[in-house]
Amino acid sequence: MTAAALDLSLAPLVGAALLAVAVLHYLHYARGRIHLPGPVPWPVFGSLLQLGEDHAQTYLAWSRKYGPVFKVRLGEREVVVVNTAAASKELFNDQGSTYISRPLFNAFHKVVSSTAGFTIGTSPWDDSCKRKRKAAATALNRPAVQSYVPIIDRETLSLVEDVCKDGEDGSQSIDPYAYFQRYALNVSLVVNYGSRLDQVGDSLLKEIVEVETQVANFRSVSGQMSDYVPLLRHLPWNAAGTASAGASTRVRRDKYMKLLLDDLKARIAKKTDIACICGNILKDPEAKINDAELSSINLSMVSAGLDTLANTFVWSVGYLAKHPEIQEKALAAINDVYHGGIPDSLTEDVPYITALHKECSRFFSVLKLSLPRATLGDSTYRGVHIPDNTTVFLNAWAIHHDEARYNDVDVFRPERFLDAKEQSVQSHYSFGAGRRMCAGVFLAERELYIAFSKLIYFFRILPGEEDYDIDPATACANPRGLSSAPKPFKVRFEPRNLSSIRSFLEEEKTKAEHAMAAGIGAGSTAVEKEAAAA
Ligand code: HEM
Repeated sequence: MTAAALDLSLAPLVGAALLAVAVLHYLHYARGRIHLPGPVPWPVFGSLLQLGEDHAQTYLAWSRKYGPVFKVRLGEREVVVVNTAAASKELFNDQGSTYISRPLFNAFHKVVSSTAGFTIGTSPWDDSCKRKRKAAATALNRPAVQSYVPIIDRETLSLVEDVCKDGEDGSQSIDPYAYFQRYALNVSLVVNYGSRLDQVGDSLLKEIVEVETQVANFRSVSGQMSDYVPLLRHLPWNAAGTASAGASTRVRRDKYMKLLLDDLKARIAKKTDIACICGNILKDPEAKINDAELSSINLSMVSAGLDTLANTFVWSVGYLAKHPEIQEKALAAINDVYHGGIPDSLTEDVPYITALHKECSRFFSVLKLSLPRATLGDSTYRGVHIPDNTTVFLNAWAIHHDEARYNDVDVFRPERFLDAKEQSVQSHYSFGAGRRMCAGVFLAERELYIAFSKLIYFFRILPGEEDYDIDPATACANPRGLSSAPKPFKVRFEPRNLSSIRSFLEEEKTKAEHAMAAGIGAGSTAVEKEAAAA
């Protein structure tokens, strides 16, 4: 027999051996480290190609098949997805010290963040992250936020003034997005840097919003297939695309972060600065926060509340415009407490407005998959071992559709949060859960409360000329983005009483000057103490 004939006769054997290796490799891959139920993965891609456009909605459908906690394989990564309030409590609260870290992803951590570092919300848990989180959480705790109310009032003044002016006293419909972006960004900028951007069309404001939206796309756990399939990173067009888009986003971001910091340092040198979180750390010789940690706190303050708050507002305003009956209930509730007067910002004493912003957060769930977590150490769920360094998604969208928790999940009903039973349980999961829950929750809720109460008190919000869809299940403009936004639409802010708006604006302008001159109060001392203690 010739060598060639021998080779040929061995070919089926070699083929069978290769096939056996491939099958064994696939079985090992499909079984993985975590033995929870879940969809059968495809080779290489796992379940990535079955997830559709809106991953959170697909996970909700899968949770009905595989149970409240299931495993999904995304390329090389196994992910545990948590879909009910009860399961969230079992893992994120009862085993809080294990469900405390954040996973690393290629596009965001290696490409976009290589210079300025990670935000707090994307930092794995270690001593440095602990210091950053403590400093931010202290600067954003309840008493600190109470001292920021004049700053929120200052932005509410601009909000009321500009929707009135640009909407020509309610005769013109406007796209509400930019107004809420400025509101959210300015509160964070004043609290952190003691400076604000005045105009809705301000070029720096536009730049920050545009770049932060791009960063959010890199951060999204549903956006970058190459985060899960390393092979894709090496395809020339993909590698070049991610590297150049990531680098340009990073360069643009570094530029305005430096500008904001340099501007504050210049004001400190001239002694014209006002009290603010970053200034207090810079001026404190005892501060235990190093430059990299300060950069991380600054990044978090600029980005964390921007898309999340603006998107919650825009969805809600679009919904309220189509539901005048909810606006009238809210106004009646305000009038019950203030007898026709302007609602106060210093106290949150209209329970219906609190219930309204909670229902908006639940119903629209802007961070549908929250921010991803990683486990620090081994844990178990119902006897199934979940190993160290497992990526975990909290599916807030699914929890908000958990009938065992909310009953009539598809109905927008603020009243559900007025129920006395509600006071003893976590209202909703839009701010996450457990030990890495949103550090800005008190500030965000205060911003929601103040803006809703003032807007509803001063205006009738009406839909624009063109009809629009505002159902969060179908109207999302960016289902693969980090924070879901509705497709653009317009509304009208029709003044209920123009002269009362004018006298409010006049009075608030005087107060606003004092607020800006004072800077932040309790938060600043809190941060100083924290930095010293850390
Ligand atoms: C409606 C507005 C907001 C929403 C829906 C929101 C939502 C979230 C969520 C879901 C997380 C992750 C929580 C988890 O893993 O369990 C988070 C983290 C965080 N948020 Fe917010 N957030 C909002 C506003 C803000 C604001 C205004 C700030 C501060 C200015 C802020 C600061 C942070 C920080 C620092 C983290 C990281 C916490 C950590 O990783 O330890 N957030 N936020």
